[in-house]
Amino acid sequence: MPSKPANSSAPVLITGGSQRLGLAIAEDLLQQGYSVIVTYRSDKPAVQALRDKGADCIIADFSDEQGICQFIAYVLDNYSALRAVIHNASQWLNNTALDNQHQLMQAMWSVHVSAPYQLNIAFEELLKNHQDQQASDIIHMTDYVADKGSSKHIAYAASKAGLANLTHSFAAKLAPAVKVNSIAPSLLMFNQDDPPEYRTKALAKSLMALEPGASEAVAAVNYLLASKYITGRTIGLDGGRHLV
Ligand SMILES: NC(=O)C1=CN([C@@H]2O[C@H](COP(=O)(O)OP(=O)(O)OC[C@H]3O[C@@H](n4cnc5c(N)ncnc54)[C@H](OP(=O)(O)O)[C@@H]3O)[C@@H](O)[C@H]2O)C=CC1
Ligand SMILES: Nc1nc2c(c(=O)[nH]1)N=C([C@H](O)[C@@H](O)CO)CN2
Repeated sequence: MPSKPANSSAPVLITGGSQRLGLAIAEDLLQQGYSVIVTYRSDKPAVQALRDKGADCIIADFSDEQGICQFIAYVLDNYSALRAVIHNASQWLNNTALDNQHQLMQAMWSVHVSAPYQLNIAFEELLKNHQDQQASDIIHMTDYVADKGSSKHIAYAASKAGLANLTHSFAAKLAPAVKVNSIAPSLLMFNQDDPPEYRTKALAKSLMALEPGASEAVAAVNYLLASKYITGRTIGLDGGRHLV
């Protein structure tokens, strides 16, 4: 059996933990003995399975200020410490996902920048209350396109760049009690409806030319949680895409 992490009573908060990468991270941390809080918008069997394993699963929509504030209030009312906050919640909207471009940019900014910013500010003391030898962690799930841009997902990429910038600011503000880092994936998991021609083109964008799956993100999260030193940095999970 894995040894329980030190002070496992202070939970790890994962936003958007009901599927794919967030779900895999939540399941792995529960298996290691961490306490886990996840947010979700739509209930699914996977969420019930997390509840059955002891996770605190909270409905939260970060599309607007009310949803963000309601979630912050719940955490502050029910928890006194946090081991880590993993900002994973995200929508991958392309340029034509909404007719109204202002609403598209607002939606991307709200979930990828405003929510992480407000949660980091609100939870600073909880992260510092994590009484352990080791610093607490904030992890921002950004994207390879935060640096490179994306012609088809312009607002999405810009908002991920905003999230990546939060890493620098909060790393400087919260050290040494809290480490703040980004994980910047490129292709890790296809979506079920991705057609074969899209998959072929996406695989060709990286040197490794493969879909590695959620395990890459799980491994990167565990590396950051175990580190005593890395902060203000980005771990790129992109198969060498920058060299193609
Ligand atoms: N998968 C990949 O290959 C890549 C992923 N990434 C990044 O990694 C992270 C995880 O990716 P992936 O697992 O594919 O993510 P998903 O697209 O599966 O979305 C993750 C979760 O975010 C939640 N979510 C979406 N919008 C909101 C919102 N407005 N408020 C609250 N929650 C919301 C959803 O909850 P619900 O389902 O309950 O609605 C969903 O379960 C994301 O930040 C993504 O941008 C980056 C590059 C590649
Ligand atoms: N919230 C999401 N963000 C991203 C996803 C996703 O499924 N949900 N997928 C990608 C792609 O895998 C891209 O990296 C390669 O085509 C990007 N972001």
